[in-house]
Amino acid sequence: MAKLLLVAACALIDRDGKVLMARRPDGKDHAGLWEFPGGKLAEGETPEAALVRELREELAIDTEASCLAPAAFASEALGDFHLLMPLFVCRKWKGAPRPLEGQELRWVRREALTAMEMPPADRPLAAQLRDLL
Ligand SMILES: Nc1nc2c([nH]c(=O)n2[C@@H]2O[C@H](COP(=O)(O)OP(=O)(O)OP(=O)(O)O)[C@@H](O)[C@H]2O)c(=O)[nH]1
Repeated sequence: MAKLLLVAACALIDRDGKVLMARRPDGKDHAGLWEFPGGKLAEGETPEAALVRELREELAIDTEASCLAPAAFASEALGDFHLLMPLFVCRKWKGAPRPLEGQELRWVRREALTAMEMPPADRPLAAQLRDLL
């Protein structure tokens, strides 16, 4: 059986209802595709703690677990692994997101979300998010 890969992802929503998407840099798997900021859970970490850490590392913003609302999840084969990825929505954070890891950032209107090129696991999430917002 494939090993579970736990990844926490976050839809940051601004005051205009736009969603922050990040483009994976060259050299990483899924390079060039648009994804939700986030990353793998470290050993013993909760999804919320992983996201608070990843958002600081990737975007230089600060948020906290109580600002992360569960919204949807993806369950999808990913190479030798099976990806299980909860998607949280966050509307409250400190700082302005900056691309600290060479990724391109874009604020996207909810109607435009599903037109972006995304990893397979993200496509149903984008549709759910569009209908949720
Ligand atoms: N962050 C994120 N990862 C996603 C999404 N969709 C998706 O398939 N993935 C996959 O989930 C995995 C997450 O790994 P990552 O590379 O972002 O995580 P990380 O920063 O902790 O890892 P690293 O230190 O190995 O670079 C990748 O294989 C990535 O392609 C998504 O929307 N957001």
